[in-house]
Amino acid sequence: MTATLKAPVDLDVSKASASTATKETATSSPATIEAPKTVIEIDQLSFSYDQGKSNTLKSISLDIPANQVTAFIGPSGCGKSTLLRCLNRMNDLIETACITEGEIRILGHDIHSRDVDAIELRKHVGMIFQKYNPFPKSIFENVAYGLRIQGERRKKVLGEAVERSLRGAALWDEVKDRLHDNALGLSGGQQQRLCIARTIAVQPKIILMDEPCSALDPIATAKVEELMNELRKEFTIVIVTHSMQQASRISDNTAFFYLGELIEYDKTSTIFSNPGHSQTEDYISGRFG
Ligand SMILES: Nc1ncnc2c1ncn2[C@@H]1O[C@H](COP(=O)(O)OP(=O)(O)OP(=O)(O)O)[C@@H](O)[C@H]1O
Repeated sequence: MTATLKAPVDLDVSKASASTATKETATSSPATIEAPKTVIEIDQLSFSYDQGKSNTLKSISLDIPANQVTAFIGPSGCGKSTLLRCLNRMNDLIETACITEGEIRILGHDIHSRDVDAIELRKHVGMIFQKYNPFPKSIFENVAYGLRIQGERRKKVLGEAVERSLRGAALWDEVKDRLHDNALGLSGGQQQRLCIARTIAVQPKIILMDEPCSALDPIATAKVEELMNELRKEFTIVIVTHSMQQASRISDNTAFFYLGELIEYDKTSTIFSNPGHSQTEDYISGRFG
């Protein structure tokens, strides 16, 4: 029997530990707002695609705070998507892939511990892909899908959840009169927002986004970026992006990777105005990519 994520992994953000980054913030302004909490702790993580013969990720450590957008940037092949996919154990699907060192904790739980089921984990850690991938079903059924899988049958509950999720994905006004039309008839940008609605319908805590705008035009991109700004109030977002402009517009924190190593992790404003490493500076200024 497969054990599930213990005590629905008690994904109560308020119980998580204060992050390193936010401890600093709290020190500089002690009497103001409550410090954000760490939701994801990546601790000395090394990862291999070839049964440990070589490491694609090398001893990565970083804490990702709640209700913020954290961007992973770096040149092609540096391991951004690999790390993102480690966070909901998508790499488990690759037979020869393995963690060779370290661990990932989500709200204090080691996600590779025996009592954590990957399917259950992915309910809490949703994912949006570069290529939007709605099912060839109605708009309504796309959004209701995850809840139906979880056994929800009540029409009223499903209807309310679909409306709430479509509103959350800033799509309701555009589709409310055609909920039973095929989702594949929507524009690319609408399909991507539908995928976001489908993800948030099951109320994850974390949303991973792997270049969510790279297949979208500038107007659709702007809508998704605007949406991320809203979503961060409720969710913790981790995004992989190739676009420096996008990272600087939408993220609170940025991690720069190079050849499988984390070179620098800081507030986005610092990374883009005063990076601590010459490699970061060279990358963001376009000297290599
Ligand atoms: N399924 C896989 N099997 C084996 N190697 C892989 C697999 N996926 C990625 N890799 C390799 O791992 C390294 C990191 O790839 P990854 O896709 O994580 O990089 P990335 O920084 O996201 O790149 P990009 O920006 O081009 O998407 C690359 O050398 C890539 O070829």
